Amino acid sequence: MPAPDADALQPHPPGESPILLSLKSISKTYITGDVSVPVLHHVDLDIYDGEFLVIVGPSGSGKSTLLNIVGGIDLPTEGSVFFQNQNISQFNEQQLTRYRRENIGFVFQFYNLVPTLTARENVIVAADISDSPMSPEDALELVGLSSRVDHFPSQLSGGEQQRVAIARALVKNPELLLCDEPTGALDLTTGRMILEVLGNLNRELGKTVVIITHNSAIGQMAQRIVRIGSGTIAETQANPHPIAAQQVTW
Ligand SMILES: Nc1ncnc2c1ncn2[C@@H]1O[C@H](COP(=O)(O)OP(=O)(O)OP(=O)(O)O)[C@@H](O)[C@H]1O
Repeated sequence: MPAPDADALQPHPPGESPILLSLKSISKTYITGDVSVPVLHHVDLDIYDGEFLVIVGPSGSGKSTLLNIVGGIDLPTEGSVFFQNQNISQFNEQQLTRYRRENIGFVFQFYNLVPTLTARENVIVAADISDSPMSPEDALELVGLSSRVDHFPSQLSGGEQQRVAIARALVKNPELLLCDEPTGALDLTTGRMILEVLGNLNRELGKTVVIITHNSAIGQMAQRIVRIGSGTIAETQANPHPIAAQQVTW
């Protein structure tokens, strides 16, 4: 039997942790003029507090749409979204803004940093709109960027910029980190570093991490993998033996 890897995430059997967020029969149809595009079809999904979940699916399968609904960026056409037992699908714009601000940290493929602000200032902007932020310096230290806080995005590598983006998501102290192709613009080595940072935030701070990706290899480090295809959940798989981020390969 292989020796347990100290850096691997420990499995979180669903059912042992409380449900943080629940999608109940979610459907989404985009309507533009006379054209309607049905994207999600009666999706049910529970996200458990403190888990590391990877949602995998091909391009166009509805992953970003799903993530946007979980993150309160968009509303479902049908169905309900419960976050800690509050039905956020009935929230108005103001309530959704508050929900996102207090509970969700977003990490995207292209880091979306403000180019004229340093790493520290990019993180401070997010801290300033939060009710209970951690210190920007602590957030940057947690992603291993203490020595680069006064650098501008153009002076940082892609992986470093993504770490600033993670610190910016983290500084608000959110329950849930939602990551849309966080390694999509990075090479394998740098991508692994980013996965390692996300794994550490899950393991050490107990943050719930959800990654959506077309790269099924990332599922190897998850505690649970959800496969989405054509707007429905094709398979949900527990991963009893997650591997360390540094061993993930693609
Ligand atoms: N605002 C919109 N209006 C109309 N159609 C949309 C809109 N947003 C997404 N779609 C369509 O919904 C489908 C699913 O898109 P989505 O971005 O959720 O998929 P995805 O799995 O994240 O894809 P990718 O991996 O390529 O980002 C696609 O066919 C897309 O064209």
